[in-house]
Amino acid sequence: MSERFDMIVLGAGSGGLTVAQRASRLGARVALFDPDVLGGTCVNRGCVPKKAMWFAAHIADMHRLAADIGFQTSPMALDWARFRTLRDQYIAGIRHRYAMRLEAADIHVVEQAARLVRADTVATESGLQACAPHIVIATGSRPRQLELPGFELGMLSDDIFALDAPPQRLAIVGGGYIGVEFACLMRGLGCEVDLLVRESLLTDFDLELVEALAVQMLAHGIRIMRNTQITAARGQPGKVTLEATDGAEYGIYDAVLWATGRVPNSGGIGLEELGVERDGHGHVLVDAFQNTNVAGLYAVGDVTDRKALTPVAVAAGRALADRLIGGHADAKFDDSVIPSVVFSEPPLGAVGLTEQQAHARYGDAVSVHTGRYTPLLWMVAGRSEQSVVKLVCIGDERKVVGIHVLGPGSDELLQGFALALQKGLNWSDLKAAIAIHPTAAEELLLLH
Ligand SMILES: Cc1cc2nc3c(=O)[nH]c(=O)nc-3n(C[C@H](O)[C@H](O)[C@H](O)COP(=O)(O)OP(=O)(O)OC[C@H]3O[C@@H](n4cnc5c(N)ncnc54)[C@H](O)[C@@H]3O)c2cc1C
Ligand SMILES: NC(=O)c1ccc[n+]([C@@H]2O[C@H](COP(=O)([O-])OP(=O)(O)OC[C@H]3O[C@@H](n4cnc5c(N)ncnc54)[C@H](O)[C@@H]3O)[C@@H](O)[C@H]2O)c1
Repeated sequence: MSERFDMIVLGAGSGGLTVAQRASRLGARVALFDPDVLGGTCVNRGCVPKKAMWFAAHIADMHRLAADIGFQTSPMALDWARFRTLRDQYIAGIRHRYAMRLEAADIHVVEQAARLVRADTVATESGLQACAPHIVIATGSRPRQLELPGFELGMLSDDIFALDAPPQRLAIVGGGYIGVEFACLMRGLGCEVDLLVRESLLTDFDLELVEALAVQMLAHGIRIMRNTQITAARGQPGKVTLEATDGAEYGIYDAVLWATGRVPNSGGIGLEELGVERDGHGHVLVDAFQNTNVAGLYAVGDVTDRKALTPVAVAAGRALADRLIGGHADAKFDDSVIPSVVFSEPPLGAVGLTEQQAHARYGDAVSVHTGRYTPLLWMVAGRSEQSVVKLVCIGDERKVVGIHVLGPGSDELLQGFALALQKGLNWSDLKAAIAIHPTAAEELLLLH
């Protein structure tokens, strides 16, 4: 006998928690299944512990800057165990607050994996069954595992948060968000880092800013090997050598991080049997309203083919609950403008089209305004690395279709500019605005 609900949600990560809580607030009786801890990737194995580590690395970098500008500093060593405890306590606190909120909302939480047995019914291995007219797949994604000899000698991003101590020599394979972020932050924490990249870095970002970031990473002592396809790892844990297609060998490393993308958790949960359409990578295909091709089944977050970012999963979940339970038939989220930041050192932020994408789409109508500057504090400290800001515009009115920022503060300053771009922004609006001086943000207003 199945227990009946108004909505069932598979997955208590960013997307699943949002849709479940919002649907409940709007009056639905909701069941939420997840075999793992509450919060999913972002809270437990992603954004949150990563950002805490980024802050620690940033503090270490500021300490080096402090010495450069005249502070009497003594060597500063991170008590890794204490830092890990504090970070993990913070995360446990987030999970605790989620649990309290779910309980207060009377959401029926089942700490088990579920699979679809019919379009309106899910079941667990232990034999529990539940049914609802609306079932939301929010099962997220997991790190991609490569089929190459010795893969098990390396770790995945899930594992890096559990390290007892930072390795002295670390290889990172992959040049996407995770590869670049961990290269920078582990270097900041004192590791020797080699970044081995199949093609080039951050291929979705503006080439000019990525190259400027690469210059700074090199200046910080990160070795970047491009066009390097790793074919095998050998040795033993703590002593690993990597082999590449051209016969070159890299190492010996104390640790290897495979950061080669993520795959959706869409297998083995009954989707094939029900005929739910997926793309070649396994992402569940959804329309603008998060509907799958099967009535009553929806998907949000990393398990879909949308951009794999927490705010995207959250926005999708919110809109879906508003539509299914809140009665807003047109509710969907606008995914045309999605800002994002790579938490590198310094951070790299982007919203809208890159120069390359704009040229491909608008040809000669594109104009680009780029500024390079050395941040004030770096100048004082005698550093000469440059930050870069870029506006990508189209047409005679110079409508802004892309904003790209690299440098200290980029992570915080981008949000307001992204909102302006979303609302419709011309270059003349920026030129007419009064700047805040001296800041990094004003560089975007002062472009020629
Ligand atoms: C290292 C790292 C750093 C990141 N940093 C950022 C960042 O700075 N900013 C940002 O925006 N994004 C970041 N991301 C991406 C972000 O974490 C994801 O986009 C986001 O967590 C996706 O949320 P989700 O709800 O789709 O999936 P998840 O958070 O992965 O949640 C899915 C949940 O489903 C559960 N589940 C799986 N199978 C089943 C089943 N059969 N039944 C029930 N439950 C199931 C899982 O246990 C999991 O809890 C980062 C990711 C990583 C890995
Ligand atoms: N700051 C943030 O917002 C943030 C941070 C981390 C992750 N994320 C999200 O999580 C996603 C996953 O991050 P990621 O860095 O794992 O993926 P990614 O897609 O950003 O990068 C994957 C990298 O692995 C390489 N790669 C893929 N297959 C390979 C192979 N077989 N051999 C060698 N290299 C290979 C790719 O060329 C690429 O450089 C991101 O795309 C992003 O959406 C966001």
